[in-house]
Amino acid sequence: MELFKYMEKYDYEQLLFCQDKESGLKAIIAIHDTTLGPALGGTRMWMYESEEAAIEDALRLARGMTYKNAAAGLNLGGGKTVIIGDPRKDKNEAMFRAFGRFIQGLNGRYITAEDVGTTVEDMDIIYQETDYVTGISPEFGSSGNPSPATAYGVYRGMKAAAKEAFGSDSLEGKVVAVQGVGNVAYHLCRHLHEEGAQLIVTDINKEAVQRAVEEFGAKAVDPNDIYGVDCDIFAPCALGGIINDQTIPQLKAKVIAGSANNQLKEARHGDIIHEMGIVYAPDYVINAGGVINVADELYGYNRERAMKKIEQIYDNIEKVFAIAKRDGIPTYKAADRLAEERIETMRKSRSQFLQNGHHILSRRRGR
Ligand SMILES: NC(=O)c1ccc[n+]([C@@H]2O[C@H](COP(=O)([O-])OP(=O)(O)OC[C@H]3O[C@@H](n4cnc5c(N)ncnc54)[C@H](O)[C@@H]3O)[C@@H](O)[C@H]2O)c1
Ligand SMILES: CC(C)C[C@H](N)C(=O)O
Repeated sequence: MELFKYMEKYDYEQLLFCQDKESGLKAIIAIHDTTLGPALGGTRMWMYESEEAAIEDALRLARGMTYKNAAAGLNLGGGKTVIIGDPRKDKNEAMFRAFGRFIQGLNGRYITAEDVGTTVEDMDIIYQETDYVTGISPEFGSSGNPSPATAYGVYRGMKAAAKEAFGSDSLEGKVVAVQGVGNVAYHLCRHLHEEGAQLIVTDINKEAVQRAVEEFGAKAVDPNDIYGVDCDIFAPCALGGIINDQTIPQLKAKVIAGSANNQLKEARHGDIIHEMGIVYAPDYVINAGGVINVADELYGYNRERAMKKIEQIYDNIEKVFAIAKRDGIPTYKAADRLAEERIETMRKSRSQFLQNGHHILSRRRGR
């Protein structure tokens, strides 16, 4: 990969490689764009096949956070970290302390939180070394695990998508096929069950499936069968890239609305499902509940205020549908337009010089 060429193509600001021999830390921090504010994005820990795969993931995810934060109306830019390693075996206290010091060195340009492979406990360790971490334990006055907030946002966005597809936002009696019933989808299933939706679930983790069957009366299917089940809504809540040439012909759902990041394998798959008349709630708009929740910590966490903002994911999804209709484009492109328009407007209005600009983080320090 020609790094500078790639960074130039998608307009990345910064890429950092962090190494600590004692603890085994190998981290890559990617900062995509800080026009709207400091870059906020989680830390993923994963066993990457190669360093190149890790770099690519960090870059791709960081850019996703720029769009997610912009579309959610947050005054935050986009960044992400990947730590190379097995989250079940390679974690240690020194590793997250060393990582925290690297973040502190960025002096607020990047703020972290949880992502796949990292937990509230890891964030608490990072917090020993830096202020620039969110999603830490409620005992520190923080918001804790972002997954329930993400699930609530997905539930709200799914209702908006149902309204678009079926003329009513009620999910009562709707059949929802959920791929992966992990941290986010467990809470999503609870909301759906409470509203009277019928659930079909799958997961490679049998215990997770069993819990959904017992608690929510879900029907279980094998992982490969989830795409083709008879359902109204498909909710991808496990992996990226699952809307692709192999899965699209199997889909029976009228709506795709789930928490997974980067659901479209390639942009053209967004065009194909649009032509098929499937209502797609773009991933980074519908799954922004977690980042909205942790971002509220920067103002001194207030759960009620955060939940109100997460509820608005319904309106954000409606805005995307409206742009798609206005411009005659698929919803994934409409979401990009929503984010890009906001970033561009703010970029232009920032041209005026200010000696000591007021900043989201100055509020946090003063609290
Ligand atoms: N946690 C959050 O707040 C948050 C926020 C935004 C986006 N997301 C995205 O949502 C998705 C789920 O996040 P999570 O925190 O619930 O993760 P998780 O790891 O708790 O849950 C994912 C589940 O998917 C299952 N799974 C993995 N491969 C599968 C396969 N091939 N078929 C079926 N199931 C499979 C796993 O066993 C696991 O139970 C991820 O893509 C994540 O990036 C999460
Ligand atoms: C900041 C975190 C809560 C971000 C979350 N992992 C996401 O992908 O949105």
